[in-house]
Amino acid sequence: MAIKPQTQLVVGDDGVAIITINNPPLNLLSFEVMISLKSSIEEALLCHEVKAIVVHGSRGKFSGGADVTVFGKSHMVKKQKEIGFLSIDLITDLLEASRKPLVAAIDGPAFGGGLEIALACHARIATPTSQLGLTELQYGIIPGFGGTQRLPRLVGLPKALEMILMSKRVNGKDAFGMSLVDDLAPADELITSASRWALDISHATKPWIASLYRTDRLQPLKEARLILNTARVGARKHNPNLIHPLVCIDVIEEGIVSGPRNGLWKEAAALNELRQSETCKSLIHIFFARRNTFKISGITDTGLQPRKVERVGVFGGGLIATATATAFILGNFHVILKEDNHNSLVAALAEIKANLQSHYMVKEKLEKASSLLKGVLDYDSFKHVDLVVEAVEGSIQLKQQIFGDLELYCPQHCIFVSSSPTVDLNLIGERTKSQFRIAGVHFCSPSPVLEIVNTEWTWHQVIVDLLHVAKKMKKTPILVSGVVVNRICAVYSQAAVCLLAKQGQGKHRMEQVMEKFGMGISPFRMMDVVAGMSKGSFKTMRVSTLSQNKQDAGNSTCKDSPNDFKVAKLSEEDIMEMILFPVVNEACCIMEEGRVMKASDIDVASVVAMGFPAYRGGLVYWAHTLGSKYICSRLETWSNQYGRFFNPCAYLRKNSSLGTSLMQVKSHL
Ligand SMILES: C/C=C/C(=O)SCCNC(=O)CCNC(=O)[C@H](O)C(C)(C)COP(=O)(O)OP(=O)(O)OC[C@H]1O[C@@H](n2cnc3c(N)ncnc32)[C@H](O)[C@@H]1OP(=O)(O)O
Repeated sequence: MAIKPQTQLVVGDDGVAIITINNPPLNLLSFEVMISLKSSIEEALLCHEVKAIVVHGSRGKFSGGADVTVFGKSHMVKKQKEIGFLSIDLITDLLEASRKPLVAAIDGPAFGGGLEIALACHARIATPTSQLGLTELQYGIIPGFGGTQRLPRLVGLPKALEMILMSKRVNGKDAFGMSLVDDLAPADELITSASRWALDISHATKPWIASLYRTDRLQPLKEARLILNTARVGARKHNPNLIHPLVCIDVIEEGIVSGPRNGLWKEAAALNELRQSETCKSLIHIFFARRNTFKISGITDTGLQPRKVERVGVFGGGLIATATATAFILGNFHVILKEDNHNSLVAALAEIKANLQSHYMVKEKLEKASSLLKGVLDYDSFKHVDLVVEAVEGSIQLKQQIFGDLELYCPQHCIFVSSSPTVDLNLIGERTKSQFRIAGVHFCSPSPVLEIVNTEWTWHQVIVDLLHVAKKMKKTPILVSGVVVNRICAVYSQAAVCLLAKQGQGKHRMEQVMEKFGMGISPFRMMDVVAGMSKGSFKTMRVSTLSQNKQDAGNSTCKDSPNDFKVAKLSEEDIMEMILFPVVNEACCIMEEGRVMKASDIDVASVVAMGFPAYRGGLVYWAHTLGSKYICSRLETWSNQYGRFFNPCAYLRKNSSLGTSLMQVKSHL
């Protein structure tokens, strides 16, 4: 079967060859695309009519960069020679050294390898809204198509380091401001402008610049070394467990000290090694896991399209209600907040305005945000809402009454949602005929996780709508049944509290150990967060029986166990495992109960809500790399020594004895 060419070459009457990268939707750079690009450039170079070349991406997208699914497993860059081929033979010796000028016409994304192709062209023209960035470090690798050498030479060392080390994305307008691109053009004039620029280079009316050999924007060696050393200190401080930022700085330095070609070789070798690292695999796992929270098998793949949700009713004026209203306003939804009496309504509206003010908006933005809010005492305005969030404290009877009222006053299409983690959603709608449009949402503040709670009745359309709402609010949605995020966060704290047998250095040491492991939030700080999430009390959380047992068992262990242990005597590894393995165990209970669709959803939740290091792939992925046998045996030992808190659940035991993967979940959703 013939392979479809993934770049197209068209030669215009003006003598400019337009090469289009065509690998929709994002024009990712697979090995085949690179080979096709090479042959298109070679063809253009051989063609006598061609005076200059413009490279761009089809459908307004330059290129999303290399296809990261191939790292670590593909034939693509299996051997160092092959990386050298891509970076040196193709990008440098063919593209940049071409005897006809090449100009990149950038619209949409130009990330990673995509931007690196553009950097090797002799000029770059971009649309103001295009997005540019060398984002490789977010996958545990470094720019591998010459970006470590060319970006510093184009924008200077400090800006290049900032962009590369932080995987920072800039728009075309800002890229122009920092001389990363040579000119701006609107999308519909992009190719014409780039063609004109390319011809101007060929006529020597614009400079012909090979960025690899520029030196005018590089700092003198002594100053450069100082900047690089400062960057090293910062990288060690921010991510002491990661080596790839340091490798990247070394590679940049090599180019400055020994010349860019040596830099390119060092870059190629480093990429080859880093792409096979656990860090790279874990970060790529999280990259896709985050995207997959929006994909729910049997729901989002059925052709259902999200309906418009623009007006949101919030029922209640307490802490959760005002926080919910604020979150919706920040997501640009119209919010109608209903309270029972005038004074409570005034207080709630003032609280929301204060919340908005705390987001440090400029005056106009604050005024616009405030204009999205309306307070009411009756249901009149609810006849126009698309979604209502019930956020009142009260008995199940009160909530049943509210949902009954909502059914009377709201339009047929309106979705009814409860934000209470403690309430049975099936009971709430028991007296209505609207069970199909009832769901739950838990804002796991301060994290951006939004739990969407399914019931056995909830329509798939409602889930699709709520996922879209989450996207608009820039939240990370996790479809659950019951409570998930709060449970894993709570056990993280409980485990540390259990380990805190004695006051004093124990707590501090545990915090240090967890920080060293890479946790973004200390287990003790997490206690406040969990209290906030479950609004004040651990006890009001609806947790699994097992988890409740653990809480009891854990408490008794802390207080009463004759086998009480001293934190100071434990090794750092013991402390880390004794805090995190119970959390893994809780995740296993959650999976056993079928409360999530995918193990990777817990990975995302752990990274986003618990501060679990993304470079370890998230909680379950990390556990999977350690192996359930090891985790289970450790928990069993501690369970015998210290009590039931550490008792491994049936799911973990089963995985341990069968040697099956922790990543497989049988969901009941
Ligand atoms: C040596 C060189 C190294 C490199 O080049 S490393 C890679 C550097 N590239 C990046 O960091 C870009 C990462 N991607 C993104 O940030 C976003 O995407 C975009 C902003 C480019 C586009 O966003 P949106 O239009 O919302 O599309 P979407 O839903 O994110 O992506 C569409 C499909 O493309 C997959 N995808 C995106 N980027 C990559 C990639 N770099 N490698 C492999 N797949 C990728 C997604 O997962 C998804 O897939 P599905 O449709 O199945 O959900």
